[in-house]
Amino acid sequence: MESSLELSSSLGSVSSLLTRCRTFKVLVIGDSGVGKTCLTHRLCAGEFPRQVEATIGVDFRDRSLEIEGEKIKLQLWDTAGQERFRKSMVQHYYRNVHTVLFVFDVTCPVSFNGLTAWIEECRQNSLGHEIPRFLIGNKSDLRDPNRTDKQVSQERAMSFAKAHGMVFFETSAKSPPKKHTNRCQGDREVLYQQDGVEDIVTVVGTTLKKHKNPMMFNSLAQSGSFKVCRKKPEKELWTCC
Ligand SMILES: Nc1nc2c(ncn2[C@@H]2O[C@H](COP(=O)(O)OP(=O)(O)OP(=O)(O)O)[C@@H](O)[C@H]2O)c(=O)[nH]1
Repeated sequence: MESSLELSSSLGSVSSLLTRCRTFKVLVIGDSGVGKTCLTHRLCAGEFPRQVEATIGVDFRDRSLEIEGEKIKLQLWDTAGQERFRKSMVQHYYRNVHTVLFVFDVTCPVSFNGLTAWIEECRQNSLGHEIPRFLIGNKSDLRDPNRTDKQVSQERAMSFAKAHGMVFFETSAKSPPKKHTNRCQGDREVLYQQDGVEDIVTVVGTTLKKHKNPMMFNSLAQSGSFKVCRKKPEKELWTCC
């Protein structure tokens, strides 16, 4: 007969199974100064940080959310944009990544041109094409309709995203815009795509939830915890939300 201790241990296992959620590793890359830290801060803490310093190596931030009744966690890896602060660590960034956010500054064409180097880094680190990729044009609050030559047009960014199989967003970590706003460009009104950071979180979360991540539960036993086995180990993390 099962003792009350064993019974409560089994119940604990079942309840931990119910409260555990899948964790997805989200790699955030892009040139230094494009706003990766501010954006991940906004995505996870809901606010724009007052002071930021150049990231050294990597900073981690978590964001839990519920998609169609399932709790998931996004573990954002805010990586250094400066080469000297990332050199020796790059291969760790790419290990077991579930998705990549490529960030550029819409008011800095150099950061947009730099995207090809980031794509190349992904290739060199064997990031498969099955890994979903997102392109985020940040600092939309700084767009000046009268200085379009100094900015990256949405058409250009969209066609780049399409060519590289990415989903495109334009946003501001500082003052998240409402979706689609009209702006004057010269004497004509143009409809701009403007995404709130919450839209980005939802689309990334939904994509990851639906993405094929084959796994199976192995056993509920083993000292009040359970084991999850996957065909490719370590790819999917399970934690308590
Ligand atoms: N106006 C405006 N400024 C922003 C926005 N996002 C970031 N910034 C500013 O841009 C500067 C750089 O931001 P960070 O988040 O540190 O940039 P980063 O990409 O993380 O830089 P590294 O850590 O060096 O890779 C800071 O002064 C931020 O305040 C934004 O959406 N709008």
